Amino acid sequence: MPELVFFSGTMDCGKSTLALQIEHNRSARGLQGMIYSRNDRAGRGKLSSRLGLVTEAVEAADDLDFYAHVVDHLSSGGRVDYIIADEAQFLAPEQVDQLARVVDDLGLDVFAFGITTDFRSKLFPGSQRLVELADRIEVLKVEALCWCGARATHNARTVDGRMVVEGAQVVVGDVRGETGGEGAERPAEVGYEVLCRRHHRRLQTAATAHAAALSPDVLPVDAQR
Ligand SMILES: Nc1ncnc2c1ncn2[C@@H]1O[C@H](COP(=O)(O)OP(=O)(O)O)[C@@H](O)[C@H]1O
Ligand SMILES: Cc1cn([C@H]2C[C@H](O)[C@@H](COP(=O)(O)O)O2)c(=O)[nH]c1=O
Repeated sequence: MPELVFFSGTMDCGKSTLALQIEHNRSARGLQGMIYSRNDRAGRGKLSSRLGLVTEAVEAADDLDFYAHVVDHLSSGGRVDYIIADEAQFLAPEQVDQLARVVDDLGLDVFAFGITTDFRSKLFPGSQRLVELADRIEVLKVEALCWCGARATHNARTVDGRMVVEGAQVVVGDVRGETGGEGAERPAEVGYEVLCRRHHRRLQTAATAHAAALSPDVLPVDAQR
């Protein structure tokens, strides 16, 4: 039976890598996928992984009708055996409905990849619709870790390492391996950091935890967890 599968997890847990692996394994067996992405960090019409792999993709802009696009392709003699849709959190709910129609009416597997919640722990509309419609939800097994070592379950948006809770839902960006120190002479840098729920709730990023640990006025970080 064809399925709509939602592969979900935090940022940086390997979703795009898995999308590229699924594509690789199927194309190695002669199958042809239609690859979609939206707002990939590598640019329009790309699906990229932090491991360095990148492939061409159809940019799933607001006005893209997935069902019509696949039907057009098939009608003009093209072949499609399965669909991959990365950064699916950015899709409109109607576009997720179109993906479900591709499964039900065209009999194709659809593999969608995306983060479930935004920097405020609120569902993205596209992810919400995927949770509502998917035949299967797969939470990725390569866990990203919070700075405290616990499993990261939440995405934080940071400005120079400090977590922010105000702003637009969509701001394309990356997780940072390191953060700029306070007082650095450069524009504020927006990034993301994955955290466990406890530290997301406390707005405690690696940078602020580090600063607190260095202050003689506070308890050691371990005692605050
Ligand atoms: N230099 C590296 N060596 C090994 N693995 C890496 C390296 N850089 C990134 N990764 C792996 O890639 C994952 C991120 O993959 P990616 O597909 O870009 O994530 P997502 O799409 O979920 O944001 C990291 O969690 C890590 O497992
Ligand atoms: C939490 C959050 C993330 N985003 C953006 C940042 C990235 O461009 C993508 C996630 O990409 P990844 O491959 O899963 O790392 O989403 C956003 O726009 N708003 C948010 O709240």
